[in-house]
Amino acid sequence: MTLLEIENLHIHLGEFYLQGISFSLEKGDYLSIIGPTGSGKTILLESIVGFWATDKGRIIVEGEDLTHELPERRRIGIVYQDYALLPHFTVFKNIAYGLKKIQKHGIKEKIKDLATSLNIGHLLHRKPDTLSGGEQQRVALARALAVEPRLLLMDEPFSALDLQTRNEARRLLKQAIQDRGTTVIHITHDLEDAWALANKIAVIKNGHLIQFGAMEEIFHRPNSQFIADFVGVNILDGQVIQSSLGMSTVRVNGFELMSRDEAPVGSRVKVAIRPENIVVLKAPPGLEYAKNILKTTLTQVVNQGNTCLLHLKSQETFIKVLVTHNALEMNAFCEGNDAYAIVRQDDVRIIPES
Ligand SMILES: Nc1ncnc2c1ncn2[C@@H]1O[C@H](COP(=O)(O)OP(=O)(O)OP(=O)(O)O)[C@@H](O)[C@H]1O
Repeated sequence: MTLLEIENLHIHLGEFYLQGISFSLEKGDYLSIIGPTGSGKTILLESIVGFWATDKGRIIVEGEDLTHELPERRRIGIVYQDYALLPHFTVFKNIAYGLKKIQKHGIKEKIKDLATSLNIGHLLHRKPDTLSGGEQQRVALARALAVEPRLLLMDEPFSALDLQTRNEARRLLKQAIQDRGTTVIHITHDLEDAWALANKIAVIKNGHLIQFGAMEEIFHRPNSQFIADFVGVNILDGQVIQSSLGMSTVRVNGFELMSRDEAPVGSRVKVAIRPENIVVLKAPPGLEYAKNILKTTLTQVVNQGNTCLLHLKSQETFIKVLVTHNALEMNAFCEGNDAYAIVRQDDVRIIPES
């Protein structure tokens, strides 16, 4: 069932122009919006929630034209980067804030259940400034989910969280939205968020939607050089063959990569490695590097101004590595040379299959 249809949306804001945005989402879809800073991601989100008047186009939710509807009547939830919690209210009152307007009975039980599922059930009496960033983030999420929005919008909800807390927040969010079948649009700068949570992705640049589609499609068949560069993270398919004591080994096309992320043995996973986190050497590395060494061939060197992007190939695996011109010259690399790619276990990030 189609939940959201954005038809040819145009919004003028001072010098900025969001132009001709069209896409649709099915119920239960999870869309990640990515794009450079200032490209219009937040404006798009805020126009869906009803904060900006549209110059042209339509916003339709569950078949209902909401283009000119007041924000409070749209039943769309939003979670901001800074969480926007009410400082003088307890956690309970923060979560109950919007709910009280639409529900009179059973509020206490509903909030308790929701808070328990997000692991903040023990914090209901506390004020926001006594909470950690991760706890505040979950309160903001609980507040948005309490009103059972038909669409949940999130603007970089994890950006203030450290890696560990972010992983936990992703896990709880994923569970909460799966339990409710909520449709989500999530702006993120972190492609791992997109890989871990989304099934669709939209790329916005200069107020235009330049690609919209399934995750795999955008990463493996970007429709422009800009998108290819923008999503330049290496994503490899693999299977976990060992996992214990905070360390996993993933088999990827005949070689093995160790990661500090844990995942169940036997599970299919994707491994994300940022191109700038790979060290590349022409000669086999010494004993100081015992793990995560891939013998590859350098197939292409692309000059990108201050840096170079090296394309490496090992059997069926293609890896991109970002290096400085200095590093390239020191190694005297040429296309066709052997290249040993080395990556730290901390930089091999496991993304479970969703
Ligand atoms: N109220 C406003 N009036 C005029 N221009 C605005 C207004 N709000 C935002 N803009 C401009 O619109 C453009 C898009 O802003 P937006 O916040 O949507 O970008 P973004 O893609 O979310 O960026 P970031 O990733 O940095 O959060 C920017 O150039 C911004 O300066």
